[in-house]
Amino acid sequence: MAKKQDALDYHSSGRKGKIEVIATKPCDTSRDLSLAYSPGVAEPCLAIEESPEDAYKYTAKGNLVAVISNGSAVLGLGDIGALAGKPVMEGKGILFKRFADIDVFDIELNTKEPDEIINTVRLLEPTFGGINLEDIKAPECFYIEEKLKEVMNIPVFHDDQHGTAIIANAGLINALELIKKDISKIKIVVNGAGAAGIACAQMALTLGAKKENMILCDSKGVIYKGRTEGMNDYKARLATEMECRTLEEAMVDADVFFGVSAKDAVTPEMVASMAADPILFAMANPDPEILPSEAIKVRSDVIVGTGRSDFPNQVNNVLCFPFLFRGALDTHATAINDEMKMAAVKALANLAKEDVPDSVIKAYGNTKFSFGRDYLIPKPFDPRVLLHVAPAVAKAAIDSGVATRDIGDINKYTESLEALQGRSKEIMRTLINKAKSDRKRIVFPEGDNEKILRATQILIDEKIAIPILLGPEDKIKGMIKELSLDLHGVQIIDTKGSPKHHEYSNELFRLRQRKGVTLAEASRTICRERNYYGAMMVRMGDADAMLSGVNHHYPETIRPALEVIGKQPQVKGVHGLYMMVFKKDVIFCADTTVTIDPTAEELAETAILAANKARHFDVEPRVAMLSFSNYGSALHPFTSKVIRATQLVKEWAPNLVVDGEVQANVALDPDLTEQQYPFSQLKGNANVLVFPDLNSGNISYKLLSKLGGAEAVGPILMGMKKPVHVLQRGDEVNDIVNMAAVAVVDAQDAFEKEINNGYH
Ligand SMILES: NC(=O)C1=CN([C@@H]2O[C@H](COP(=O)(O)OP(=O)(O)OC[C@H]3O[C@@H](n4cnc5c(N)ncnc54)[C@H](OP(=O)(O)O)[C@@H]3O)[C@@H](O)[C@H]2O)C=CC1
Ligand SMILES: CC(=O)C(=O)O
Ligand SMILES: [Mg+2]
Repeated sequence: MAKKQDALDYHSSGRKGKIEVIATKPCDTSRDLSLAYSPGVAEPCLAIEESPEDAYKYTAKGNLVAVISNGSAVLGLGDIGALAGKPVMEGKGILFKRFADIDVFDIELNTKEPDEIINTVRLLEPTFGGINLEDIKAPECFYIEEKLKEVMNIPVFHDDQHGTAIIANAGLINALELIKKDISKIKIVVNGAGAAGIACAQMALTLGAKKENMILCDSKGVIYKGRTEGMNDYKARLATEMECRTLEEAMVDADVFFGVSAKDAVTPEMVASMAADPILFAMANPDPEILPSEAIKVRSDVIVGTGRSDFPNQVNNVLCFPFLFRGALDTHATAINDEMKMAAVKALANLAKEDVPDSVIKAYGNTKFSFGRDYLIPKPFDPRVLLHVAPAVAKAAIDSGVATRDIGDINKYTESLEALQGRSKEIMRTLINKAKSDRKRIVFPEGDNEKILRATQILIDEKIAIPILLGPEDKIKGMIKELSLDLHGVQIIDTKGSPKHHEYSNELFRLRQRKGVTLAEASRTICRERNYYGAMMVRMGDADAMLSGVNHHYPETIRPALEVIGKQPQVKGVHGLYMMVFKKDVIFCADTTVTIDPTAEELAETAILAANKARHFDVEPRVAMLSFSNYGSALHPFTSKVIRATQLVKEWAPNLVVDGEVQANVALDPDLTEQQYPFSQLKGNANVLVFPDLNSGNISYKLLSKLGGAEAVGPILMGMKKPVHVLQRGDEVNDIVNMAAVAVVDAQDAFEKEINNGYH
């Protein structure tokens, strides 16, 4: 739990507060100045005057949301005023940015007058792509939102109403599914009849709950027909005809409790009086209506959620507004309507049932999540939330007619969102799409490994590869069941007792008989060592590629592959490549894993093979032959080797952009290259770095990964006769899926070569 001083220090350290404005264009030269400002800036001004839609093209409007509050209902802290609410509004800004790359100006308005708020906000339309109203108390919030929706032509969304309702109801749908209760038959108590309470109740009704089974309470108790004290039209519409008058009475036999009221509003006795398997979402912030530990003490069957991140089931609108606005902004929607809200509910509810990626497990301190009582809705740090919710919302905006911009194919749109999450997603998507275009069979010798099984599920669901699992069938089937995976139809081969045993043993004996291997030994190896069996499957054409290594040391995987499959006859050796993915750039590093002290010929071969691999990723290679010297500046046997290798590459691949020997900083610095080495083929923008030996290659890629923040994809083995790739012991499910895509594309390439060379 965050301590008071920690929270204060977090906000006051460094630049004060949580947000800053960053320029998106260079403004370093007088030319930049003349474009950014007078005279150049007049051009986009005139273009927008002529065609207002061009504001989305030439300004930040399309990605800019105003978070607007008057501080009248800040979290559960109440009416603390506009200024005191600013940290929360900056907080919303940080979440918009972090989760959906949306820019926010937070605007705190010093007024309690609804019409003043309406008049101020409506004038902001030219600046923003959307309006997020926040922490404005009921009932004024209803009037303000309704009026603004009428007069504004951009989305207006009161987060505390609809964001909260979307999450609470996504959680409700899933909780009811778990305990097999029918929404039309359940008794729901909503405590808090303000912004959040009214909206949560209304959405539950839309989803099928019955008004006669619902009780709404506020600070005065049950809202019943005929009550006069503290009433308004919104409360009156949901007033109950039941006899109960207090929250305590209302809670008896309730199936569901939605708390959007205040700290400690619920007692353990109230929870104890609820129906079987009670659903209790105590969503008041920062302190819930009752702590989960107190509720569980009196009811072991309770399904509990809070608004906080430090308990299971964070039922909080953070899981909605960034993603919902992403879809609305991208379609230039004129409003956020009920269809879009419902699309978000369904997308969130469905996503919770999918396997959770390792990156999420890591982000939450290695806690494992699977659909159930403690994991009803996805986690905000789950990168898939953006990819599921924003496209669903965008599609609903298009289908319901409020979109004014065509985003084209929805799958392509989802891919563009992936790109927004980082270059690695974008570049891997290229490869995955290639893999999907012609799936290949990949054998996984470690078929009884949990990560391999989870990766297998993705490979099947996304149609990236046709996995084959090696290992004891009963064990693997048991694991599949335990992990709630659906791997129906996947081929599982138990190497002990396989019908291919005889054939593979004889082939291994034939290959290794002059290396001291007897037939009996070959037979034992095929039976017991799955890496040999897998490699043999690839050799004999029973699989197209092999992927192994999560449970093994590197040599244990590579040795069988080299003995059974071997290197391509025309190459000098096998080489290892890593793709290092930075936020904006991708760099290929070779050789990083295989040849300790390559000859000039081997180095030249590494360069050419690495350049070919870069093309697989749709990257046009520019190869730098690295050394500690620039174009002859330091003569030494080490640099001479690289000079010779560079000559060989130029001879063997005359069309390849390559140069060296060159230092790493020069290879990557256009200015330095232009000033000092204008003759170089490289213009300081190398993207394939060939290291002179394994020392420098291996050390460098690890430094780039640890200190440079690059994501490392690899090792990608180059020069094998058929595709085999080695997984790392710490690889996550996502890494395995990525390497499987690499292997499939490799297999496609190998298959093409075989046809071209008449290899069979
Ligand atoms: N987890 C989440 O995502 C979200 C949580 N919330 C939480 O919900 C709460 C309300 O927010 P919001 O709807 O925006 O605020 P509003 O001011 O619009 O509404 C507050 C409502 O709560 C009622 N209330 C206050 N104290 C009690 C109490 N002890 N017992 C019963 N009802 C009470 C008020 O009653 P009356 O009408 O009589 O004054 C009013 O109806 C806050 O704690 C907030 O943090 C809000 C949005 C999102
Ligand atoms: C989460 C939120 O918006 C609130 O508590 O007000
Ligand atoms: Mg709020």
